[in-house]
Amino acid sequence: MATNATIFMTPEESDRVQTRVQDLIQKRRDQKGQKWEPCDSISLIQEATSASLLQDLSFAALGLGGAPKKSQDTIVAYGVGVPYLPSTAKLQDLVVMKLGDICMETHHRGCVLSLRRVSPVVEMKSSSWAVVQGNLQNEVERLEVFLHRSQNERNILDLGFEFLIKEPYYTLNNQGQRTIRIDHPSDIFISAHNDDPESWRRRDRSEGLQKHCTAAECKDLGNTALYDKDYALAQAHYTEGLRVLMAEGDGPNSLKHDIYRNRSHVNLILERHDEAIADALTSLTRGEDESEKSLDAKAYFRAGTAAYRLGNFGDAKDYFNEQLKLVPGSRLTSTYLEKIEMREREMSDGLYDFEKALRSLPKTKGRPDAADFIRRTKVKSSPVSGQGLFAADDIEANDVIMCEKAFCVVWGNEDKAFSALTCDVRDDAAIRVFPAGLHQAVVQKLMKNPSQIEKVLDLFGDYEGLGKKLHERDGIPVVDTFQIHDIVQRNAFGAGQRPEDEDYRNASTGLWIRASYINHSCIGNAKKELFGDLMVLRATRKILAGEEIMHSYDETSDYDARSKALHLTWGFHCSCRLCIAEAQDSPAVRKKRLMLENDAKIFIENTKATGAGIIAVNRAKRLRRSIEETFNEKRYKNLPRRALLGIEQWIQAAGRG
Ligand SMILES: C[S@@+](CC[C@H](N)C(=O)[O-])C[C@H]1O[C@@H](n2cnc3c(N)ncnc32)[C@H](O)[C@@H]1O
Repeated sequence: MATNATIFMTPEESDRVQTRVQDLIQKRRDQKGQKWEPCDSISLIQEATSASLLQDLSFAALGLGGAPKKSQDTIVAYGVGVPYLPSTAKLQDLVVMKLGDICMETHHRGCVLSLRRVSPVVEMKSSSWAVVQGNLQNEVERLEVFLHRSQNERNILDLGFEFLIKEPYYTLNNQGQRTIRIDHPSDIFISAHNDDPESWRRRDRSEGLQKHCTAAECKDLGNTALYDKDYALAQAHYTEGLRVLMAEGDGPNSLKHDIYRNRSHVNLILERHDEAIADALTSLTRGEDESEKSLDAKAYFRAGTAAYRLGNFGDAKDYFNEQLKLVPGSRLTSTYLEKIEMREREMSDGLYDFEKALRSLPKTKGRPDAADFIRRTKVKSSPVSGQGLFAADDIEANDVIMCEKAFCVVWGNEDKAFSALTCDVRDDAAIRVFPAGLHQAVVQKLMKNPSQIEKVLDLFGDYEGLGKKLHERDGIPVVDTFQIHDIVQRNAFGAGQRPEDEDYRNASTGLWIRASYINHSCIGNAKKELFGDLMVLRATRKILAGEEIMHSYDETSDYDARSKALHLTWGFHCSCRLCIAEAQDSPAVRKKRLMLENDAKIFIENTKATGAGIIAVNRAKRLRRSIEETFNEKRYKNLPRRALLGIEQWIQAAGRG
């Protein structure tokens, strides 16, 4: 991930992280196959209760809402690089197992575990946990959801009361405690939802079972949750209502249409755009009386809005026009249709109002309303590496090559933003600063919108997981979070306007799908600029049709630092002409150049260029000459001399070039 991910760790600190991660892996190996042992249920429940109480008290004292507070001076560290596949089995094909039968460090393939939560939920920075009970009262265990704990914006453990765990994995958590661990969101199913925050206190399993509701009752429960703005619960109740209708042989059509239409509304709020469209279309009554027409118009409006938010402007236009045929005259819909015309112009001609996009940033939370302009580019196999982005026609210097909205962006000032130190055991325990908040947000978006999954899976990543095709089981997409981790690691970019000013613990980061195909060159032909999350890529020189478009992932002028960063973050050694030339400089020359460049930096910081006197200008020129002397004329012919950039700009600004 190219962001200002510099972190200063002493060798002792990084050794400590690496040793901890490797020790934990060893401990897991040593305990492999060990049988589950009963633990003291009362003290485990007490541990969870007091941890959650402490957490509530500290939020209350600080006047904070439910989310875990960002620590001012710590960063979460965890190991990566031991991936396992999510379950792709159907629930009905799995054999029910008992909690007492689970074994350490084992993925219980072919099995499903039914658990009831018997403690409050403890939210930690990168995971949530609660105590769960099997079929017997004294059989309790820790259940931990790592990183991807949010379901429709609610903590899944909190939203649920009873759970089904597909092919459960019993292991040690990052603190070395035994736990049933969930990494993939599709491995955990809520089998009873939690209407009552205190439901976990009920000791008797039969008490926990949810009352069997009719579809009409589910609809009412959904409406109540919607009124209370508990959208995740409303979505769950409507879904249950539809399940009951289906199981009981379809029921009255009007009830079915109502539930679908209501769920479409909730889905729109939850940004579950795929289902919002499908629900809206299924809810259509196609009736002829005025009230039916009005309900259908509402449904078309919801479908149009969801399609617009997915960037499917053609579909959105069709749905809005259908709406206007049924009930003409909606101002909001006409505004949407005007916006669609603008989006179509952006897509076909690259005609953007960048000033307007900039002005809209506070209102749009850094996500201006805009379409992608990508038709001057093609994705195909690259001689540099894997796939690359190529010019589809001749592009003049400074022309826009493409504009693209982020698939997902997390701004540093948003609650979602957080970085973690990851220690990758596949890669010599390499420590990286990883945008864990972006990883969570991408997984969330994919879980909510399966239509978007394959374009993300097509991006480059080291671990292949389940491959590049979408898998769906039991009505939900199966997203391999380890695969998405690797895709984010190799394709995300820092998104701050001035990344150097950002705190690395919650840096702004984003994933742009089309731009992810651009390979790196230190002497590329393109440069990116951001208007919020709208990326504008311009040609830095004339690019001919068929030429590969490349930009620099890392602008560091020092060759050694740049090569190291490119290798650590992106996993390759650059062999562009500049790197070849710099690699031929002796280490002594490279060191001297770096020292002189630093001298120049200090000089620039301390000396104003405007109105500079002759002594300062002469000092600047001497520095320039000394840096110039470190470049071999022949070898550096037509190559940029980055170390000279700062001092040359200063001399120009002083007007003494
Ligand atoms: C953002 S992706 C670029 C597109 C990628 N080539 C693909 O197949 O999708 C970044 C990855 O591409 C590869 N890559 C990019 N530039 C490269 C270069 N100059 N030399 C070798 N590999 C490069 C590295 O594996 C890197 O992690």
